[in-house]
Amino acid sequence: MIRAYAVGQVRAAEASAMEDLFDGELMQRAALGLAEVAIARLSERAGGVAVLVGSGDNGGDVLYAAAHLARADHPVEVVLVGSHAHDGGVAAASGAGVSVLEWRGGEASPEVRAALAEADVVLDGITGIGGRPGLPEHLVALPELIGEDAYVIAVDLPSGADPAGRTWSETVYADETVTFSLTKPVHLLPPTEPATGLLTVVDIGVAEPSSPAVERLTHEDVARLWPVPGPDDDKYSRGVLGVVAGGELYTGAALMSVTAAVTAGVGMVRYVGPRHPTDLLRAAVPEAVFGVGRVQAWSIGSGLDVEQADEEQLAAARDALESDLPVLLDAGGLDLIDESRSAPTLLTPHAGELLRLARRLELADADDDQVRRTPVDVAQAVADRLDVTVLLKGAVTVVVPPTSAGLPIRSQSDGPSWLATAGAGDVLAGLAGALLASGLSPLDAGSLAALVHGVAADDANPGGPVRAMDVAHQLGRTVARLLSR
Ligand SMILES: NC(=O)C1=CN([C@@H]2O[C@H](COP(=O)(O)OP(=O)(O)OC[C@H]3O[C@@H](n4cnc5c(N)ncnc54)[C@H](OP(=O)(O)O)[C@@H]3O)[C@@H](O)[C@H]2O)[C@@H](O)CC1
Ligand SMILES: Nc1ncnc2c1ncn2[C@@H]1O[C@H](COP(=O)(O)OP(=O)(O)O)[C@@H](O)[C@H]1O
Repeated sequence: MIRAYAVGQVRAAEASAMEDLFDGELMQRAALGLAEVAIARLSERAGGVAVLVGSGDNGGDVLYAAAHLARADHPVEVVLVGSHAHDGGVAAASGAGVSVLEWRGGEASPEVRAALAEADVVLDGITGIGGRPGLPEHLVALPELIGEDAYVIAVDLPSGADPAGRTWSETVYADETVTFSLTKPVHLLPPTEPATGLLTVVDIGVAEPSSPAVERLTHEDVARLWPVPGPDDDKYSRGVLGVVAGGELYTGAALMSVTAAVTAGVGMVRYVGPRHPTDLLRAAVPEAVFGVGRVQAWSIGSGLDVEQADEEQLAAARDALESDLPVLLDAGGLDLIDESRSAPTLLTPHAGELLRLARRLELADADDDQVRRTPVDVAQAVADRLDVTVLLKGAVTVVVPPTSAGLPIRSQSDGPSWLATAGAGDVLAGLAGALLASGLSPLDAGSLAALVHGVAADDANPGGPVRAMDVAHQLGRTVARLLSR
């Protein structure tokens, strides 16, 4: 498990570590760790370094690192871009022979342009956890001034990114981010993770706080969470999933959800739907049974058009929502909820579906794409309003429990971009539903399903395109591989 801590927790943990250290010791450790990473990356490159320095302690880190690099015989140019700069850091860098340029406003000088265009490695120390989202006006053009082949190392976080990971903004895009002791939400959450690149955590001796704000499951967590049957189990004790998905129009959604649940090893699937998808399923998934009956959880809505759905199928969905059983709502099923339920509930919208739902609940402006700018905030607002867990799908999938649960957000980024293909969400709904039926909480079921779904997509055709049905067929083998680690 990777755990990330909110800015306030990080500051408190750093303050507590500093009580036992001499002044500036943490910054010296950070600078040395950063310099070591930069030197390792420089061993594969020609060697010129440009260092961007902001007003705060992040700028201090990078100035001391610049001094280390200069003493290791790397040509280093520092560019001060903030209203002021860390005095001790500037003195250390100058003392080590580093040339110091300034770009505090307006256009970059020819010297600054040359330093940025010619550098093989760029250290980005403009903002750290004290940064406001966005780059100041004079730095908006900065990313274009950095050479295309340069390796950009962000210090603590890519400058301009919201440290809380909540709001999208213009940022530096890093190939690698070197952070100190603690991972922060900016490194894991959807609007900011893409700017982080490879994440390297350098230990500077700051102890982990007790309750993380954000978590990420790793492959090692699968064996701990996956419901592995024992000798006393039977198909009912393992969990029966009811699937209300597909219709005369979207027959494939039913096939993909049910196939995924069966391949993921659920005890049994009961499918409820009209004639055409039922006939297809009878032929394609002989393990499934049909019609309403006793289940442990429901997966409702993939390929379901509530306006045109079969009446019996819709009645089964509404009964399920009124029951005290765990329910997953996907796609069209999201139209069926407007108040909280007493039982565990997991919603699995993609960005468009989340926006539609948030607007229906009057939690998002009609004419604004709040999901693109603040995806986690919108998911959180829906989770809180309906007292449900919201899994927002995307390249980074985030699973947001209601605030009242007091649980961390989970964020997964396991799938290749090839997974952005029709039907992949239907597979996820069957897989996550199977995990709910086995008794996992919405948070565990959603995050574990997102991990396995992403890994299976890669396993199904490493490095290449993948169709959703192949992901569904791959799930069993991927689970076996992850369990054997
Ligand atoms: N504490 C410790 O012990 C340790 C801390 N460590 C390091 O310190 C970092 C935190 O330092 P910090 O608190 O000084 O914040 P940080 O982000 O460097 O600067 C904030 C200043 O930047 C400015 N600014 C704000 N937004 C901006 C923007 N968008 N674009 C441009 N400028 C912007 C604004 O100043 P302004 O110029 O606007 O007055 C603000 O005052 C942390 O991330 C880690 O790297 C390590 O050494 C390990 C030990
Ligand atoms: N760029 C991407 N990289 C990795 N995974 C992605 C990307 N875009 C989407 N996905 C994943 O693909 C799936 C798409 O689901 P969804 O949009 O509901 O598709 P559908 O409705 O066609 O089944 C989700 O699991 C999502 O997380």
